[in-house]
Amino acid sequence: MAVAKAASGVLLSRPVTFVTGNAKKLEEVRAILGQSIPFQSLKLDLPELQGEPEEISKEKARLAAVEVNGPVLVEDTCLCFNALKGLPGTYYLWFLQKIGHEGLNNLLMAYEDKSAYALCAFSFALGPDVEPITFLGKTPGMIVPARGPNDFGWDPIFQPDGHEQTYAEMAKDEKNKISHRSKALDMVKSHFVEAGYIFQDK
Ligand SMILES: O=c1[nH]c(=O)c2ncn([C@@H]3O[C@H](COP(=O)(O)OP(=O)(O)OP(=O)(O)O)[C@@H](O)[C@H]3O)c2[nH]1
Ligand SMILES: [Mg+2]
Repeated sequence: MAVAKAASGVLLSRPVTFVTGNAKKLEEVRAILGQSIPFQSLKLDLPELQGEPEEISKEKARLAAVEVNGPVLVEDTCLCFNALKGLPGTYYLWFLQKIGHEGLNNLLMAYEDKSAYALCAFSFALGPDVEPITFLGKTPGMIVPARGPNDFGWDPIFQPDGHEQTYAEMAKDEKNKISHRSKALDMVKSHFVEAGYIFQDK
């Protein structure tokens, strides 16, 4: 396994690999983590699993750790409509591909409640033989007709509570301050500090 106890912490003998097939996620994770957790990235399309976000994220980490044979970080994101009891949730990817932003708005036409939440589940595994730990970040908001640049999934139709702009209309660093992703990554960062991981040079 890729860890050894050092006098003042836990030495990771391999750098952490963030595994994702999504370039926009990678861009945000880079911007949010900065220098706090040194990591390398690996573009790998892991299977789109079914189930609850936490379980999907954990299973992604198990699969990724086997591929990488070292410490991995993965994430699974979902967008949940309260009127639809959390759907489309983890199935969002297919809903967007098939019916687009307008179709997603239309799904809520029969309901007064347009509230939703963005949920991000990061999982970290030290290696293939270690159970992953999961960190959940949630941002509440509402579903609106698309506004702003259309370069990241559902950003144009999600307006976080307390803000006049959709995620897509916000400056990137503004989104990164309040997003589901940054909330989950704050917990990842705290965990790394508490566990006392020491990184070897890449
Ligand atoms: O507007 C958005 N703002 C975000 O902040 C965000 N985060 C994820 N997504 C989209 O939600 C689906 C989740 O699926 P997902 O978590 O399985 O991602 P993915 O398959 O693209 O990558 P990965 O599984 O290789 O990491 C995919 O359509 C992602 O593009 C977002 N859209
Ligand atoms: Mg995926």
